[in-house]
Amino acid sequence: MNYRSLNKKAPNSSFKDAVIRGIAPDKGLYFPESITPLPYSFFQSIDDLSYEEIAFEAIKQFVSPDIPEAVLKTIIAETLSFDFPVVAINDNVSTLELFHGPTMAFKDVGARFMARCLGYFNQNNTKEVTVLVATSGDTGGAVANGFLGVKGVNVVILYPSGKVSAIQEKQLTTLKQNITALEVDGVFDDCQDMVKRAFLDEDLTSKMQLTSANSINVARWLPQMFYFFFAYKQLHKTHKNIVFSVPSGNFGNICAGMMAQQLGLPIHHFVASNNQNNVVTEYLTTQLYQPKPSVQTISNAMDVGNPSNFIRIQEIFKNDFESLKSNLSSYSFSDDETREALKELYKTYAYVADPHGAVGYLGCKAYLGKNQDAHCVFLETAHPTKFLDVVTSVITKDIELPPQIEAVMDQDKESISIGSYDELKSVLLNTIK
Ligand SMILES: Cc1ncc(COP(=O)(O)O)c(C=O)c1O
Ligand SMILES: N[C@@H](CCOP(=O)(O)O)C(=O)O
Repeated sequence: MNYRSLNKKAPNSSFKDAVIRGIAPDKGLYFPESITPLPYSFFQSIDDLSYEEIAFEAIKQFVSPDIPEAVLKTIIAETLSFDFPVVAINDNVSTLELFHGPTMAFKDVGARFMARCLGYFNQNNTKEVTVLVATSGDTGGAVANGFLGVKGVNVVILYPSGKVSAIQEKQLTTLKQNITALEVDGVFDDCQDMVKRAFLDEDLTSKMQLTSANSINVARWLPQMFYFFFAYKQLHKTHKNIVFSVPSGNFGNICAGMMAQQLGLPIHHFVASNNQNNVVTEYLTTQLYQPKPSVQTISNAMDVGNPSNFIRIQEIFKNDFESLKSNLSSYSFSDDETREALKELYKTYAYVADPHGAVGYLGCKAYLGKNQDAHCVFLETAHPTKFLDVVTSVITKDIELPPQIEAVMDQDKESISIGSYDELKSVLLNTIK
């Protein structure tokens, strides 16, 4: 598969080049040149297919021929070594739990998949690759874990100081080895802007191979399609008109769901559930796309003021507003509403959600309030213990720490504080051996 830049001013790239570059030379996001829907027989036999087989069929066309089929099967088997259960909340609402991986956030799948692709491409290469990542909370930990010890790869993570949860900070600052954490005096969007600026800085790119492990990288983004197939497999015999409510920040996850729909997965509708960072909710009302500085919320991983992947969503719907609107609804919720939803899920359904999942639940309720004949699945994108203070204060009950979280609790944080792009640049130049 070749990839084209959505800025239309760069040559097309192979999957391998798109992964190694992260972003096209014209600063555009890469997008597949074509999308071939899966055959009818695939959906007919989905009940007989394992998750690994489903994932293989879904992603094969996007990585071929750069990753041979046998290698792809191994990468998928190693990536999907945990479960993705759908849990019923009530007759009309379920949740798809995406937090059973090593860092207990949905980013684990994309990070592990990408790390293995890069490891494969880099196996005979003597030149080191530096993976730059901006995180509002979860990507950093998942990428740190996924790339830890990968030969020939250095990871540099930028996170907004004081704006990630205590456990998220531990996950991204304590692994050391080939992982460096940079604590940025700013918000997530400042981190993301610095990363994008570094890709265009010839002073850096002439001396080092930089790539991104945010969802702008196709190898991080596309594996997120798998979730929607896994939920469909679990639900399609008992429910029709399946709607996904996706707690959204950078819009990579929901956009991956839309790619699954392009492959023929019968998804009835999408709901982009937002906190107060509601650029897309407003766009669907006003048709004006107006990025704005992000505001801090209790669902901090979604504190994004200029979602990178929105341009890919527009591409999928051929920049046709009406066609997008018929497939996507969006709602935005306050922190107070999110706390109420956490409480309701716990008190009424004995379900302990995290603040991001709670926003997704609210999205389901808002959608079902106007469309009764549907079954809404909200994605539970992180484990509640990652947001221990918020969750325990709302449900007024202690929750047990899973081993993945226990393991980082007593580790010492190691980070470098930076306040400007020039400081990032000097850290990066210092990593050159
Ligand atoms: C827990 C959690 N929920 C939701 C999101 C939003 O996902 P996306 O950026 O793909 O929209 C993130 C971060 O990306 C996250 O970490
Ligand atoms: N919410 C993310 C922000 C970056 O999103 P990504 O999917 O583009 O990596 C985070 O938790 O860091």
